[in-house]
Amino acid sequence: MKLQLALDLVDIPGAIEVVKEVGEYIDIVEIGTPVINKEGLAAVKEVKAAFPDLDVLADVKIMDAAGYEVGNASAAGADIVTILAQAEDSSIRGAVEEAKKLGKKILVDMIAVKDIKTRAAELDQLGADYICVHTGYDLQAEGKDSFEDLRTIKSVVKNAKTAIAGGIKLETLAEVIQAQPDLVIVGGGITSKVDKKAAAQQIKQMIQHGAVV
Ligand SMILES: O=C([C@H](O)CO)[C@H](O)[C@H](O)COP(=O)(O)O
Repeated sequence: MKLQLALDLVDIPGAIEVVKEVGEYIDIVEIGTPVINKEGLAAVKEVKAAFPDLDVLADVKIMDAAGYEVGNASAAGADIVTILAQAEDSSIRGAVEEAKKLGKKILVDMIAVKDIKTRAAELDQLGADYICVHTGYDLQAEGKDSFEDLRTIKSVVKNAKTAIAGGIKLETLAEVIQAQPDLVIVGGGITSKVDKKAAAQQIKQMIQHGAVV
């Protein structure tokens, strides 16, 4: 089980500062959609240049022109690129094909998908590297989470790795770990803390030990 740090509410220097602080405890750093919308793919480029040994995920949430978008994010230095599960199958195929060609990975984000089970099985067949259940900020505000959705996709996904994102914090991590995703994505659960390093360390230890430490 790997840990991905999501950076959403920072600028480029802010992103680099946080990774300097917690980098030793994370496996993947996500340049979040709000950062890319604000700063462009330069954010991916600069973070990858600063931390060449860390895998960088570009959360571009592709919906169309998938091969082209994957190419751009990859050229900026992304190792993993996101596409929305609601995109056309041909877009998913295009993203997967381009990523394979470039030696990159595709994470498909299930945000706002209603029939999680059917779509996850389809995405698995389409060759997604990761399938990620995700409660976005707007539903988190309504008290929702994706724990049940994770169990659902795990029951149908055979080839892809599974991931979970959205409001995960120390207090809810044990339930996430119990469901055994391959990748746990944490943003605010680390970045909102005064002592980010301690939070990341504790989360990493729990993930490594598979339980509360
Ligand atoms: O993808 C995300 C969200 O849609 C904003 O772009 C976040 O990176 C994801 O939800 C993880 O962040 P937290 O919810 O703060 O853990």
